[in-house]
Amino acid sequence: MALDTTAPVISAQNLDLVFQTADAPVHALSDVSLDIAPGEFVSFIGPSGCGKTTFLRCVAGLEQPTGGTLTVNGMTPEEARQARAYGYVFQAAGLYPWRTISGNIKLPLEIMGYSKADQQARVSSVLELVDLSEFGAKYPWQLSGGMQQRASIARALAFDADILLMDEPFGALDEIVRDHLNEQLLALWARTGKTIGFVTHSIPEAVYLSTKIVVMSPRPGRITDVIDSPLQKDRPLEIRETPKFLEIAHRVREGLRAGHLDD
Ligand SMILES: Nc1ncnc2c1ncn2[C@@H]1O[C@H](COP(=O)(O)OP(=O)(O)OP(=O)(O)O)[C@@H](O)[C@H]1O
Repeated sequence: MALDTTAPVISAQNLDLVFQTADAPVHALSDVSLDIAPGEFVSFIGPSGCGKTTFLRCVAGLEQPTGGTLTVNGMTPEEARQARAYGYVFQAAGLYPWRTISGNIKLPLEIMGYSKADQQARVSSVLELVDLSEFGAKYPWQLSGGMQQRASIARALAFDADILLMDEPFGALDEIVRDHLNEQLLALWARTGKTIGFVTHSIPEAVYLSTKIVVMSPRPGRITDVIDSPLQKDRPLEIRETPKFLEIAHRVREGLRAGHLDD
């Protein structure tokens, strides 16, 4: 059977999620519909509490929507999780301090019972992808914050899943380091052709990285705008000064403002 390379990798239709809490129910996602095509870089931006993380966790099969449908690689999120369809990068690098960088990347592979040779080959290849080949034997505390975050990206890449889910991975880093990591992430995306879902609070970061920007607003968490970026795939950092870039950034800002006006 020929593989359908145009079918959405992630498809959400009228997704709803209500958390039952001790006080009132929280409507974290309301009527969220979104298709993500293979190889897209999709950013989710919106104020705190608008459901960005919740949406990513639904895709990862870590939260159960209370309504609507969601497929990942044509499967249920639970099936996709079992098939290791994605790697997940969290806001904090979350590396074990008692393991070396290689040891941290290897851990999930050890748990899944990969052979020693396969573990080693995968570790070398992902360390190279994030430009940390020289640092496999170091411990996390010996690396800068930006390098630790790259190591956690390497760990998420270790299974070579087609989808990378990233929840504000660079939020805690200073702007210069963040710029550098943004450039590196775009290069990695171009080289690997992965589909990326990326949560951020930063308008420039969303516009610089994405082929599609999803603007969300809270109470209830919903999509208020979806912007397909007209920017070329090859993006030097200086593109952020161009009128086209600023125009998209303006539209994102307007979308965020409109969401706030509903408060
Ligand atoms: N397990 C849970 N139980 C109850 N409420 C929850 C749970 N997880 C999230 N929420 C609520 O759902 C809403 C959406 O949360 P979510 O973390 O997805 O927002 P977010 O847009 O990622 O926010 P931030 O930018 O602060 O990370 C919030 O009001 C949050 O308090």
